[in-house]
Amino acid sequence: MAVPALSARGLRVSLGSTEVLHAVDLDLSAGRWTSIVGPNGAGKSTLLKALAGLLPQARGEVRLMGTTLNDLPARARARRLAWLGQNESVTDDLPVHDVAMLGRLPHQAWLAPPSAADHAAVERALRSTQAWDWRERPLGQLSGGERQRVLLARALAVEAEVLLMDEPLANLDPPHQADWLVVVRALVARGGTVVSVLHELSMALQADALVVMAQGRVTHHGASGDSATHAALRDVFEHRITLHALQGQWVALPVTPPERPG
Ligand SMILES: Nc1ncnc2c1ncn2[C@@H]1O[C@H](COP(=O)(O)OP(=O)(O)OP(=O)(O)O)[C@@H](O)[C@H]1O
Repeated sequence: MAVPALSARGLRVSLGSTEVLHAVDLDLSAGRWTSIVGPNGAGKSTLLKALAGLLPQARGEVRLMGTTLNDLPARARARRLAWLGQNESVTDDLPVHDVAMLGRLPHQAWLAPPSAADHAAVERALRSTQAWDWRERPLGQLSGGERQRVLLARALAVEAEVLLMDEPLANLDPPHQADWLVVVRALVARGGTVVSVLHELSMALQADALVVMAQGRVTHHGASGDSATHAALRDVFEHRITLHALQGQWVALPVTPPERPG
């Protein structure tokens, strides 16, 4: 079997005195887009952060292409694994171009100016999220959705083999959600691995595979079109969703509770 892009064994995380991720075992194939889904508080963001090596308190093992994450020097890890988190804090005064250039830091020698390759990667990334025209504007002057597209560009500029994104569609309007899909599919077509936490189930269902979570555990991992995956989804959402095939893709709709008599 091919080496998974990311794998976890016995991955546990405690926040405060509470264990919120309980011994997760997971293999995420390379060259695929996987979405992590589940109800609020299921542990999705915690799992993604632990897979990115961002939680020092995590116990268990994470491997990136077969190498234990903790054995990789920080810069090598940052070149191979890119991260787009929720509510990222970046100095608002920084121009958009410089924000995207932060994604190239793991490629640059200490105090060296950006190379031609760095500039080319930043331009590619900003153009792919339609943020190039704002390159001289300070980040703080952008709307929420525009800012999100710049932060996506920063993550893309890393040109890492694995890209982890927590709620990447936050604030994006439908056309830019569709553009995000195009970017993700292009990455995967080139052999990249994408893992996203998505609340919007209809978008998540467009991934190749879904990791379904509830109460700090993975309850199912399977192809997004499989009936077993759909059953797992309905279960974790307590049968408060229905799934429908529409124009070749799956769509999830919330079910309103029946009205109480009297
Ligand atoms: N600092 C903390 N101390 C204690 N518990 C925490 C802390 N941060 C998060 N938690 C708890 O950990 C659990 C998992 O949180 P996490 O953010 O991973 O869930 P999630 O599935 O991403 O949720 P959501 O869909 O609401 O974003 C939640 O029950 C949350 O209340």
